[in-house]
Amino acid sequence: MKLAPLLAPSLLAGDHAALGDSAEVVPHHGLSWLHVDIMDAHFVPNLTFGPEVVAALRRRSALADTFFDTHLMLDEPHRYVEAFAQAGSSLISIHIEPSYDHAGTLARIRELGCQNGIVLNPDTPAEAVESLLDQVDLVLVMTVQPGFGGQSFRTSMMPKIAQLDRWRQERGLNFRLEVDGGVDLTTGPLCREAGADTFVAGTAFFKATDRAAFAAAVAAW
Ligand SMILES: O=C(CO)[C@@H](O)[C@H](O)COP(=O)(O)O
Ligand SMILES: [Fe+2]
Repeated sequence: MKLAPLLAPSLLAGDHAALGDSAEVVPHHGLSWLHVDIMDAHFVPNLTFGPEVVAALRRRSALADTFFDTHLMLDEPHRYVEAFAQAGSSLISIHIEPSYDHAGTLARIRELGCQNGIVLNPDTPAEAVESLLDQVDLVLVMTVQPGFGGQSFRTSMMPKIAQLDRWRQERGLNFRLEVDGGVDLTTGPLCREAGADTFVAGTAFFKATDRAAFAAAVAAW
């Protein structure tokens, strides 16, 4: 059964001088997921937020029920999962590319009371995460090279999404299949067609002239 489409606005495209207000746009539009991009200037050439920022957002009463989808773009994510769990993350996703104990870190994220996710860069094949699929709540396919918002979507990622969706169906698994990078009202439906159900949108959502219309369009995919 196909999971309902879910929009996860990326705070990276919000106003960094007013992050709390930007995050509150999510519940304001009746949405439940907020995507938070954590970058370390090593795994990706950019720096964003730390656990203190996540904790401060979580303390906002308007965000008490918001699902914090925390995307760790870190060389050593295993060193930070406790901090982000304590800060109030709902889901913590970690990249497959750096070397560390992936299975152990995914298990630890669940022990900490969070859902877990595994992320693949554009150049990483679906096979890299195949053996972990029965241990995850979410698989995130990057449709841009991670590090920055506002980049062009890579249509060449559609077969990878389709492969992951095929394995999900064949094996009776129920992880969410998320896409991130350049997702808008034109590219999102391509991902939906390929099998994705969870759509991160930074620029397309925050810069939309009508955010409510954007959210309604995604809900109808
Ligand atoms: O993880 C990342 C970038 O590394 C994303 O979550 C971006 O924040 C998506 O931004 P847009 O491409 O939607 O502007
Ligand atoms: Fe992201």
